[in-house]
This record gives sequence, structure tokens and C-alpha cells, in this order.
Amino acid sequence: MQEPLVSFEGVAKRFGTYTAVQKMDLHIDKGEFLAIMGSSGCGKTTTLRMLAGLEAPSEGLIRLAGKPINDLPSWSRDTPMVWQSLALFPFLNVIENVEFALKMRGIGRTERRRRAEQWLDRMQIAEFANRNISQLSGGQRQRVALARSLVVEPEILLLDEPLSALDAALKVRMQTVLKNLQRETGITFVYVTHSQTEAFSMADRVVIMSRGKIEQIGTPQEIYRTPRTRFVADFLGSSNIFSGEVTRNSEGQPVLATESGVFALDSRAQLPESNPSASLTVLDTRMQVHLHPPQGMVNAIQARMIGEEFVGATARIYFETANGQELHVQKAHEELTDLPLAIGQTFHLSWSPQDGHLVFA
Ligand SMILES: Nc1ncnc2c1ncn2[C@@H]1O[C@H](COP(=O)(O)OP(=O)(O)OP(=O)(O)O)[C@@H](O)[C@H]1O
Repeated sequence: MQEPLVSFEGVAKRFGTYTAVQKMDLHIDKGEFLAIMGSSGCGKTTTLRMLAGLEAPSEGLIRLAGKPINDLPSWSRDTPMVWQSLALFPFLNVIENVEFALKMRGIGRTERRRRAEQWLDRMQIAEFANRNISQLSGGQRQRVALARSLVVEPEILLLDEPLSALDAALKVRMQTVLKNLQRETGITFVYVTHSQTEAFSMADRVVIMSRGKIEQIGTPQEIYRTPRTRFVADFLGSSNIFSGEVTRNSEGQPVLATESGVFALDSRAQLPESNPSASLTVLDTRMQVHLHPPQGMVNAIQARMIGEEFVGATARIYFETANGQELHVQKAHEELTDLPLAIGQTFHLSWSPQDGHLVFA
């Protein structure tokens, strides 16, 4: 097996008595695009800063290409970082900003200029080479910051919320730029964000963190379809979640008894060994909406429509069950045309047991 490019082995970070990152094991492969995602304060940036050498781990070992780097100062690590504020030098013009790191490495003037020009070309900002940073738009600055970090051809690039200051359309454009750049250069990207869209559209693997702890690591598909914990399912917000206890019905089939009803589980579901408490997650795209009680569906629940939201090509419809649980269903507009959608209207929501996924924590 290929040795990971980066490994965190039992790495923890404390600030005084506060633990920002709990003992963590994490491997990052060469050439992968890894996103670290989680809500504010969960320890994403601290994790990235430890890799960059801007924070020292309180415990554990970080290796880069097999070598421990805990004691290596940030400037001698091959781990440049791009962040939201970009930190471009305002007193240097665009090309001088890009050349800066090469200059620090003692590379001669002609070679510096040649390499910087190549990167300006690649990032489609060559025409701004002699402009001041203050004369650029947000997206252009972003490209300068990327060119400045990549011109040294690092093995790994660390990005901390680099797109959060951009407007929505530019964000989407820059996501494509970043993803293509990563693919073409083969440079490992570690990307911190609280945006699910960014993480899921660009990354090969996503790390979900909560309160300084890794909740799940997986491909976007794995995490979306099979969240490992209740926290992950809640955090993603794309599933309906029913909490209850796993038991068996009179025919011996596994079911989840909840306040909203008793629901059949997938016969392949891994059942708890001791504590029967569990949550059933059902993706909102996998739920069906019917005006009349559906025939032959084992899992169905009556609910009143309480709202509707347009999400591009799809609509998200919100419902409330008799016991006050909120549910949502996401469908393409054309799938909804036959339904009398109106606030207050009662519907029946159903899903097949195979579309239910059981989580325990
Ligand atoms: N230098 C510091 N001294 C004390 N506490 C700190 C320090 N840096 C970070 N923390 C705390 O550690 C926790 C994790 O911070 P971190 O910046 O890693 O979170 P984050 O997940 O990146 O959040 P955000 O999305 O808001 O940037 C937070 O509670 C933060 O207040």
C-alpha cells in the first residue's frame, strides 16, 4: 500500500484547559482533494494550522511523506496556505506577489519571472500582471493568491475557507477552477470549509468534524447516503430522521418503534447488539408524496404541508406530522405537478425499507 502523504497519529491540540482538537488519527493520500467540514469552532482551522506549522500539537505526531514534522518551522515545510483574507502584499503588484516565494527561495530574476508568468497565464490573470492588488476584484485576487502558492510547486496546498468572501456565482466558478487545478497539477489539496456544497462538489474525501472530533471520513457519496452518526445526518440536513428503539414485529422482522409510528427496517440493516436506541435516516429525495394512503407501502406517515422552497431544478416541500415532527421531501418540479400542493393540505409520505439507513450515536 502507498504510504500516506500526511498522517496525524494521535494528534490533539489544547489551548490552556480547552481541547480544540481531540486525539485524532487521519491519513491524507498523495494527490487527493480532502475537505474538512464542520460547524464553527469544531477545530477545522486548528487542524489545518497544525499541518501548516502555525500551531504546535499538544500531543501526537504529524508526518509529511513519512517524516515527523512536529518540530519543523512553518517556513521550512512544503505546506503553503491560502485563506479567506488571502494576505496578499498590498505594496507589491500582481506579478511581484506571485514571484515573492520564489525570491525567498533564492531563485534568480529571469527564472522567477518566467515561472510567475506561466502561473498568471494558467490562472488567466496575465493581463493584470502590473496592477496593484487594490485594483483587482475578489475573484482576481483569489487567482493571484492561488498562483502565489502554487508557483513553488508544493506537494500539498492548504486552503482555509478561500471562497467564503466571494458572491454565489463566483463561488461556483472558482470551485471549478480549483477542482481542475487540483486534478491537473496532482497537488494534494486540504480544504477547510463549512459549506457542504463546496466540500461535496470538489473533494474526493470529506472529513466531518464536531467538537474537535472526527465524526466520519468518506467519499461525498458515502457520507450523503450512509451517514455514520446522527450528528452527521443532522448536520447535512438532507435526511428525515426518526428516533426510536429497534425491536421486532410479530413476524420477527426488525422495526424501529418511534413516536411517529413503527417503521420496517431494511433486512440487511446492522442491528444494535445491546442498546436498542437508534435513529432511522431517510434522504429527502427518497421519500414519495401521495394524496391518498399508498397501497402496499409498509412505511407511510400522514403529514400536513407547511411550506415550500425552490432549490433550483427541485422543490423542497415541508410537512408536519400529527405529533409535531417536521419532515421534508425534495423532488424535481415535474414530479410534483399532479399533487394539489397547498399549505395545510394533508398528504401521505412513504419510503421503502431499503431507503432507510440506521444510525446509532
Ligand atoms: N489561539 C487560540 N486560543 C484559544 N482558543 C482557541 C485558539 N484558536 C482556536 N481556539 C478555539 O478552538 C476551537 C476551534 O477553533 P477553530 O478555529 O479550529 O475552529 P473552526 O472549526 O475552524 O471554526 P470556524 O469555522 O469558526 O473558523 C474554537 O472554540 C476556538 O475558539
